[in-house]
Amino acid sequence: MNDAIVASNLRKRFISYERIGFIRRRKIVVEALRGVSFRVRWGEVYGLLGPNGAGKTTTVKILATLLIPDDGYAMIDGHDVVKEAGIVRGIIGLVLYPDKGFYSRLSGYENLVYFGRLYGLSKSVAEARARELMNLVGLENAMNRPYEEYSLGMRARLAIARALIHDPPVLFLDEPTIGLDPISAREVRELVRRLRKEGKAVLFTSHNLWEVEEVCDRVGIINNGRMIIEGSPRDIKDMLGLKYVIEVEVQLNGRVETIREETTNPADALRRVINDVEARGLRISRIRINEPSLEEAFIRVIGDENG
Ligand SMILES: Nc1ncnc2c1ncn2[C@@H]1O[C@H](COP(=O)(O)OP(=O)(O)OP(=O)(O)O)[C@@H](O)[C@H]1O
Repeated sequence: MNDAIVASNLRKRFISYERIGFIRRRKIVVEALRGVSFRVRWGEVYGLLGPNGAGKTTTVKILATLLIPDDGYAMIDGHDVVKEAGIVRGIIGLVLYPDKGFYSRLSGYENLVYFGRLYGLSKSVAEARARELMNLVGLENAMNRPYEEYSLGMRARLAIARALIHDPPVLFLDEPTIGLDPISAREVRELVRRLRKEGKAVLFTSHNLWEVEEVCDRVGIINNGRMIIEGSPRDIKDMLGLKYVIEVEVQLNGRVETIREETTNPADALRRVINDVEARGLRISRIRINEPSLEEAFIRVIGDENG
């Protein structure tokens, strides 16, 4: 079985012009991608992380056939994104930020029917699918309101609904929860989990590392167009040797005392602390284990690279 997404040594350079005076401009070359590789399996949510300008959106655009790489290749379900762009477009759904392309006077529902027709669905199938998706993303009460009246959160949900209109097995979500309130963002995360359960592959970008940790099975951190580290959030923390903090509160002469230990192996450390405490005949009132966050891993990786 093919992997859902394969990116192999992708390179992309942009030529841009910088103003150096009132009229004069200087040509600059931006190395957006300098050889990015990764794979996403079916039923997996993969988080692509990196600081501003790292190359995340450029990668997503190449995978979604919107940009052609200068070098390297990418495959979606075994189809080359350049040579078989037409096939690839049929099997992917894309949410890009900021979202474009909706018709402001049409209702959310009418917009979805329109896009369904563009994907070749018959009128009745497109209408049924639009209704189903409006329900799925929680817009059933705003079906017939014009898009221009939609709030940011409603627009973000409609963008996800549009990406799902042809039921694609592969989804690219570029910052799908940006600007959403916590409840809407949680609904989007739940939707992503549901899609994973259906066996779809989801490539997810977000600057909210807590959210990435919640929803992604594996993450890749890119910086200056290069993949720096890849793995499950747990693996990445282990690779970087980030420490867990164990705090055990004990009762000592009517007072509360906290024993604190930093460790890369919380299970062993906790067992040792509990054995010590029990050997001293003390009573434990509370145990707390603080896991290092993906944010700490990110700062460590990017700080080391850029600092
Ligand atoms: N059309 C373009 N012309 C010139 N430079 C570009 C173009 N598109 C992207 N770049 C540059 O390529 C680099 C990578 O940009 P990209 O949008 O992929 O970053 P990103 O990781 O998605 O950043 P962000 O988190 O800010 O969205 C940046 O230096 C950006 O300025």
